[in-house]
Amino acid sequence: MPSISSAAATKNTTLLKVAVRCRALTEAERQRGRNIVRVNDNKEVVVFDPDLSKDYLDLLQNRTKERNYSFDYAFGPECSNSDVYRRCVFSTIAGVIQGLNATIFAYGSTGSGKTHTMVGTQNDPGLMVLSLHTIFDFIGKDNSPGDFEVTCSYVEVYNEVIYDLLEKSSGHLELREDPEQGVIIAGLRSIKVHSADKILELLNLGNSRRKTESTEANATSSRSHAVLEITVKRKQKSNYKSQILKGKLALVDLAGRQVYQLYERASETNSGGQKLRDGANINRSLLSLANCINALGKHHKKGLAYVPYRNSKLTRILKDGLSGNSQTIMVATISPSHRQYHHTINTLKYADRAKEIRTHIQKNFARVDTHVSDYQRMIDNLQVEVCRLKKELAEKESQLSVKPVGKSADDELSWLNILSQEISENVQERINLQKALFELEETNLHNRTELRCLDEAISKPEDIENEVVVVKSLRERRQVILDNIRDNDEAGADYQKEIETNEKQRCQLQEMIDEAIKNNGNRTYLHILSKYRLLVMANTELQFEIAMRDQVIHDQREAHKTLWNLLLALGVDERRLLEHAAKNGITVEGWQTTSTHGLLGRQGSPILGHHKYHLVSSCPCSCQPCSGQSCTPEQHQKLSSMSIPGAGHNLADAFSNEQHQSPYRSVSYDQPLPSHRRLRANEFSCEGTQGSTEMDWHPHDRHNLRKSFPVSAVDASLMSDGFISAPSFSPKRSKQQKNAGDDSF
Ligand SMILES: Nc1ncnc2c1ncn2[C@@H]1O[C@H](COP(=O)(O)OP(=O)(O)OP(=O)(O)O)[C@@H](O)[C@H]1O
Repeated sequence: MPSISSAAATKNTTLLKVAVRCRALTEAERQRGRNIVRVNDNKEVVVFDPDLSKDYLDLLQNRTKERNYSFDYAFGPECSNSDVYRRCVFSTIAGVIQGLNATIFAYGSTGSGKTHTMVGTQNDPGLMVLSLHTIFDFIGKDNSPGDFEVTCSYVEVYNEVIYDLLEKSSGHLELREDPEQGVIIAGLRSIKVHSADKILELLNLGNSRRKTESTEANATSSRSHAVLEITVKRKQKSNYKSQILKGKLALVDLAGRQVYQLYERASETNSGGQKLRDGANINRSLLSLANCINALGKHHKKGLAYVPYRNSKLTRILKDGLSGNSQTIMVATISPSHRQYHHTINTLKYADRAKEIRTHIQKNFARVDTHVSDYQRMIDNLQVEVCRLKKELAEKESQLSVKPVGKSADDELSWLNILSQEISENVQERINLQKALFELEETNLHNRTELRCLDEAISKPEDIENEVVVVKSLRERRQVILDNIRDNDEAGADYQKEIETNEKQRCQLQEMIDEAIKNNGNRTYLHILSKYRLLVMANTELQFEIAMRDQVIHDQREAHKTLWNLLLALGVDERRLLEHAAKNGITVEGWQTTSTHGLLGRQGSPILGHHKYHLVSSCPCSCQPCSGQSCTPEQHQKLSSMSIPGAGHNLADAFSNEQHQSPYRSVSYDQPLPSHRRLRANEFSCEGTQGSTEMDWHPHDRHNLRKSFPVSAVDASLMSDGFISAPSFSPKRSKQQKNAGDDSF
C-alpha cells in the first residue's frame, strides 16, 4: 500500500492568511439598520460605534466602541467571489497541483456570507467552484510528463456526527489518526473525477443533502459544517525512479450560529427543541475552533499551551489546516449592520488572533510501506468479518423461533443496533479522551522542562552585566509557562472527569447487556451478538494501536532522516560509516556509497535494517537526556560506540533526543505516571485477549490500551461457558504483530 509522506525537504513555516469580507446590507437590514463598517485600502477594516450619540471627544478619550483592524486582505461589498478568489486564493491552488496541501475556511456569524463565499451562486460562483476550475485548468495546461488523478470527497459534520454527503443514506463515519496522513475519515468514499463539471455535479448533490434551517437571520442557515476535499495525485516516472506527488485541498463552509450563542439574545433565533440540540453541537464545534485559534494564536508568543483539537469532530478534521502541513486561508465574513456589531467584533477578534497562527508547508511524496499496510489489511479483514457477522445476525434474527420474552424481533434488532452504536461511540470517545490526556501530558512535560531551565537561569544568570533586565524577562517567561501549566492541568482534570463519565456509561451499557442475557433463552443468538460486539471493539482497538504505532514509526523515521542528514552535514565519510555499521551488525538499506549527493536528494531516506531499527527504537537508553530502562547494555554499547568523527555526539544521543518527540513515549521515561494512567491489574482479566493483544510497547502504553478496553464480565462468562471464543485474533496475526513490533521497537 503506498503511503504518502511529506518530503524530506525542509519545512517552510508560514502564517495563516486572513481575509475579511464585508457584504452589503441585506434588504431586511437596510430597513432596520445602518452600515457601520468601512473597508480601506483592501487591508483595513473599521467598525464604527453603533451608538450615534458618541462624539469626537469620546473617540479621543477612548470611550467609543469604534475598532480598527488590519488584515492580509479586506474586501468590501463591491467585491465579488471572483475578486476574493483572484486576490487571495488563486496562488494557493497552484501549489496543490505541485503536491502541497491547502485549507480554506469561511468563518463568521450566521447570515454573514460564509456559504455565499464558499459555494456561491450561478452568477457568482464561490471559492469551491472557482478552485475546481483552476485545478482542471492547470492540469489541462500541464505539459510535464506524468499522469494526474483527481478525487473528491464531501462530508458534513452534523450534531457531532460525520456523514458522507456523496452517499445517499450515509451511516455515521468515524475519524482515524494516521501520523503521516493526519486525521482521516474511515470509510469515506472518495470519487475519481475527470472534470470540474463532474465535481460540481457532486457538489450540488451534496449541498442538496446538507441540513439547513430557516432562522430570522438567514432563510437557509446551514446547520452542519461541510468539508469538500479535493486530492490531486500526480504520478511522475523517470528512468530511475517513480514517485507520486499528492496535493490536498480542503474547502470548509462552517455552520451558522454564533460562537457565543450562549449569550445571544433569544429574539435573534427563537429556536427550540431539536434546534437547541443542533445549536449546542454547532456551538461545541465553533467554540472548540475558537479555543484552538486562541491557543494557537498565543502559542508562538507564549509557552506551550495545549490546543484542544480533540474537543470536537470539526477541530480534529481541521487540525492539519490549523497547525500542520497546509497553507491555510481564513475568510472571515461580516455583516455591516449596526445590529450585528457584537457578532462582527467577535469575528474580527478571532480573525485578528488567527493572523498569528503558523502552519508549515512541504510537498507530499508517496512511498511504499508494507509495514503499515499489514495492519491496514488486518483492519479490512476484521471489517469484512464484522459485516459477515452482521448479516449472519440479521438472518438468525429472522429465523429465531424463540423470541425474547415480551419483545418482537424488530424491537430486539433495533435494541441491538442502538446498543452496538452506543458501545462503538463509547469506545471511540474513550480513545479520544485518553489521547487528549497523552497530549496534554506531553505539552506539560515540555513546559516543566522549560520551567526547570528557567529556574536554573534565574538563579545564576550568565549575563551578569544585564542581570536585572535578563532576570526580569526570564521571570516573565516563567510566569507564562506557569500559566500554561495551570491551564493544561485544568484541562487535564476536565478530561479526567469526562473519562470517568465515559466509564460510568460503559458500566450502564454493560448492565443492560447483562440484564438482556439473563432474560433471554436463546444462547446461539447471544453467542453471535457477543462475538459481533467483541469484534467491533477489537477492530476499534486495532485502529487505536495502529494510530499509536504509526505515530512512533513516523517519529522514528523523522529521527532517522535527521540523523543521516546530520552525519552528512558533519562531513562523515559514508564508506567508513557503513563499514563501521556493518561491523556492528547494522545494515542500511537503500544507501549507495558511490553517490556524492546528499542522502535525501538521492533515494529518499534510507531504511535501516531490521536489527538497527530494533536497536534504535528500543533505546530509551541511560545516556542523557534519556533516562529510561529498556536498553540492554549491549545495545547501548553499540550505539554509544558509533561516535561521529569530529563531533562530540554519538548515535545514541542523537536518537534519544529525537525520541523525546513521540507523544506516546516520552512521558513514560522520566515522569512518574499520573494516577489515571496506572494499571489496575484486575481490569485486564480477559484470558482470550492475552497474547493476542500483547504488543511490544512500553509497558505503560500497553497498560493504557488495555485499560481502555476492559473485557466485560458477560463476555468472560460466555467465554468460560464455551459459548463464545476470545476476540478472534488469529495466531498468525499475533505473530505478525510481534514481528512488526520487533521491527519497530
Ligand atoms: N457578498 C455577498 N453578496 C451578495 N449577497 C450575499 C453576500 N454574502 C451573503 N449574501 C447573502 O446573504 C444571505 C446569507 O448568506 P449566507 O447564507 O452565505 O450566510 P452564512 O454565513 O452561510 O449563514 P449561516 O451560517 O446561517 O449558514 C444569503 O441570502 C446570501 O445570498
